[in-house]
Amino acid sequence: MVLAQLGGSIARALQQMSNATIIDEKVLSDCLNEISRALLQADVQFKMVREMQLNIKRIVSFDELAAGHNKRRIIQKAIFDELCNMLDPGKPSYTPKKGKTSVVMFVGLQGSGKTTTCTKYAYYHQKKGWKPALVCADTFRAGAFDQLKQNATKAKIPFYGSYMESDPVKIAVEGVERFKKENCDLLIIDTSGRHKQEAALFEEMRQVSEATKPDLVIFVMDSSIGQAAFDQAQAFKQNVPVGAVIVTKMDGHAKGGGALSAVAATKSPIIFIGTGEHMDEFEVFDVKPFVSRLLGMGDWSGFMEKIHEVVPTDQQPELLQKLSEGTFTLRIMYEQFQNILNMGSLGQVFSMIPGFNAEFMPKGREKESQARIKRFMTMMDSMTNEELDSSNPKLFNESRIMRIARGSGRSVGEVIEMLEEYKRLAKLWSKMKGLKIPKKGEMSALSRNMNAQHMSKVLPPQMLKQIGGMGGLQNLMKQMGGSKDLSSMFGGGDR
Ligand SMILES: Nc1nc2c(ncn2[C@@H]2O[C@H](COP(=O)(O)OP(=O)(O)OP(=O)(O)O)[C@@H](O)[C@H]2O)c(=O)[nH]1
Repeated sequence: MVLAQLGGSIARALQQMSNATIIDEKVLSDCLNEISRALLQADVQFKMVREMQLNIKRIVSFDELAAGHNKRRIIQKAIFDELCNMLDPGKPSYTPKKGKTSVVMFVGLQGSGKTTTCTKYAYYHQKKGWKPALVCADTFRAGAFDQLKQNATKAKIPFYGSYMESDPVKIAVEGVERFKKENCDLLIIDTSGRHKQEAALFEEMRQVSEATKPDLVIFVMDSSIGQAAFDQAQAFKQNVPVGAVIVTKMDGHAKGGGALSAVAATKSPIIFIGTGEHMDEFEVFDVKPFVSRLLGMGDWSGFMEKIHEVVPTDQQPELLQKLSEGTFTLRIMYEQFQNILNMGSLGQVFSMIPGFNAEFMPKGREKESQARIKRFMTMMDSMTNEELDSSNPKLFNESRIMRIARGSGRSVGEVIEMLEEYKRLAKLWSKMKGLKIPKKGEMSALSRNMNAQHMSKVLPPQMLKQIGGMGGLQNLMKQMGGSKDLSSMFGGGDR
C-alpha cells in the first residue's frame, strides 16, 4: 500500500524536525514542506494540502508559544490532528442497527469493486449475527448477476436478481420487498456502473434511489483513481445522497491519496477499506487508528479486536491472561500458528502492534509464509512437553536441536531459524507484560490502562525520541488531560 510510503515520508519529516537542536519557524516550514510534498505525491488534492499547511501554522504560532513549551510535541500533535481532520468529515454516517431493517445502496464506477464490496459488506455483518441479503440491480453489465450470485452463494447470503428483467428499478423494488418479508435486516442493493460518469448512469441511480429510499448510499471508490477522485466523488454526491465511502484495492500499488479527496468531496466518512479480492479482506476504517498506523504508531484497539476475531473464543481468556503475564511459550506460538492457518493472517494482527509491521506475513506471499509456519509446526511436533511449555530458549542445547531436526526431518539450520522466530515473538510478547486486558467491547480500556512505562516500551525508539524520551511521554500524557486523549492519539478510543 503506497499510503504506507506516505506514512513513512511523514514520519521521516517529523524525525528530521526532531533532530534539529532548535525548533524555529524555518525548521517547521521545512518539515511542513516535506509533508506537503509527500501528500501531493500520494495524489492528495493541492487545495487540501495547502489548507493543512495553513492550519498547522496557525496552531503552532511561534509568537504565542511561551518559552518552555515543548514545540516538537505541539507540532507533532498538530500534524496528527490535521491528518485526522482530512479524513474525518466531522459527522458519522448512518449506522444500520442489527434486527431493524436498513436498505443500503452501493454506487460507483464500473470496475471500482462495487459487486465484490457488496458481498464483503454483507459477509462482514453476517459474521456478526446480522441477516443480510443482496439485490443485483445491475442490468447493464452482462454477468453482473452471475458474479453476485456466485459470491452470495459462497457466503451463504440470500440474493435476488433476474436474467430477463431489464429494468433495474423494478428488480431493486422487488428484491427489497421480498427480503423485508423474509425479515432480513440488511438489504444491500448493487447498482450498475459505467466506464465514466454518464448522464444515463446517474439517472438510473436516481431512480433506484427514489424507488427504494435507501437509509444509506455508499460510494465505492478504487484507491488508484488519484486526482480524479474529487470530481468523481462529487459528481456522485450531486446525484444521490451519498452518506459513506468505501475505498477498495488498498492492497495494490495505488497511491491512495484520492481517498482523502473523496471524503472532502462527499463530506462523508470512509467506513471500510478493501484490502484484497477475498471476502474477508475488508477492514473497518477508523480515522485515528489509521493515521496512527500510517505514522508507525501502531493501533492497539485494532490489535485487540483482531485477537477477538482471530482467536477462538474459548482460547481467548487464557491467551489474554498469558499475554498480560508476558509469558510466551513455544506452545502458545504453536497454538497461534494453528489459528493463523485456520482463520487467516495474523500478520494483519501484528501489523497493528506499534513498531511491528506486516513483514510477518507479507501481502502476496501468504502461501510462502504459510508453508514456513507449517514447517515450524512440524518441528514443534517433535518437541517434548517440557520444551513446548518452557519460555527459556537456553533449554535448547545442541543435542535437543539435533533431536528435533532428526525427528521432524528438517535441517538443524531450520530448527535454529524457528527458535529465532520464537525469540523474536517472545520479545514482542514480553512488552505486553502487566497490561490490563479489556473484555470484548471495551477496547479503549486497554489504551486507558496503558501507562507511560508501557507506552515507552512499545513505541519505536525514534518515535519515543521525537516525543522527548520518557519524560516527554509522561508530560504528554499529563498535558493531554489524561488517558482519553492519549488513547485516541495512539489509536485507541471508543469504536
Ligand atoms: N486487489 C483487490 N481487488 C479488488 C478489491 N475489491 C475488488 N477487487 C477486484 O476488482 C475487480 C472489479 O470488481 P467488481 O466487484 O467486479 O467491480 P464492480 O465495480 O462491481 O464492477 P461493475 O459491476 O462492472 O460496475 C474484481 O476483479 C475484484 O476482484 C480489493 O479490495 N483489492
